[in-house]
Amino acid sequence: MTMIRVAVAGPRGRMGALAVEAMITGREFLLVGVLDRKMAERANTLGGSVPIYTDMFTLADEAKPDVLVELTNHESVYPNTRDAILHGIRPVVGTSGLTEEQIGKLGILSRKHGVGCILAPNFSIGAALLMKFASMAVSYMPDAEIIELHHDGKKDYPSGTAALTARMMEEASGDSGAREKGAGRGTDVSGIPIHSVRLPGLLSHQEVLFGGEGQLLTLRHDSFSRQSYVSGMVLAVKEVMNRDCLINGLDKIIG
Ligand SMILES: NC(=O)C1=CN([C@@H]2O[C@H](COP(=O)(O)OP(=O)(O)OC[C@H]3O[C@@H](n4cnc5c(N)ncnc54)[C@H](O)[C@@H]3O)[C@@H](O)[C@H]2O)C=CC1
Ligand SMILES: O=C(O)C1=N[C@H](C(=O)O)C[C@H](O)C1
Repeated sequence: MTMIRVAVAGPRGRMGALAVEAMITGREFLLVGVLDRKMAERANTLGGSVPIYTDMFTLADEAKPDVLVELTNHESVYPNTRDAILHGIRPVVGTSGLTEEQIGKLGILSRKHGVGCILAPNFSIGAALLMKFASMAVSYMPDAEIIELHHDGKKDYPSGTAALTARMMEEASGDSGAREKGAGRGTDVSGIPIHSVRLPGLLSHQEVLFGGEGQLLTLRHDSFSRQSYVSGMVLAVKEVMNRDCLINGLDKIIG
């Protein structure tokens, strides 16, 4: 069996540590390095002998990863993903916060170099299904708002999950920005207001509310544990090996 050579960016983070563990324990993967902001021992403990790199050039040159699992923050995600593609490393991006413009540029770069790239702001199957169901419902019930609720350690808003849900709903309805009733409340993405809650005790939760005359449809997904992300992450790392362009959303690869 040919193993997939994987590197993880952000290995000391909550998600990065989970990715390091998944890549070490998965029999199909060989964790060949981690990309950190600094040389820090904690990044090395799980594997014992996983090299730490602080720049993409040396990582690409010495560790020769096939795939980079990107789990840093909204500031680092774009340069890391761009540089990985330029080095022929396929990014699997779990980090949230890429702008539409950045996603567009990455799409062009990915196609130009024939290097697959999967953006999955949410690796959980339930969230992918929620996005699909919301895209179906919006054609029938166009008045919709999103509430995303997260732990108080989450720095960015709106969540990547909520932003992708809104964009998919816009794509499905072909109704760009037509829902002016929500203007000024929450963060507007594709004309859909997104309300962001950050509280201790929460992990990751999202509701999409559809209002109609005398009725309300609520679609809700809850992640109670970060284990909910592991199987989707593993799937994306395998699947990106078969791709030569950018895929935006786990829903596009779960069939
Ligand atoms: N796709 C998904 O299913 C999920 C995605 N996320 C997203 O993943 C990202 C990370 O989340 P957490 O792990 O909770 O955050 P965290 O704050 O615990 O970890 C981020 C780590 O990235 C490191 N980092 C920042 N810039 C870096 C760089 N240039 N190179 C290497 N490392 C760098 C930081 O030092 C930190 O250790 C966030 O954008 C979050 O929204 C979180 C949960 C699930
Ligand atoms: O920071 C988090 O925790 C999460 N971030 C992602 C997002 O922004 O959507 C995915 C999930 O919601 C957890």
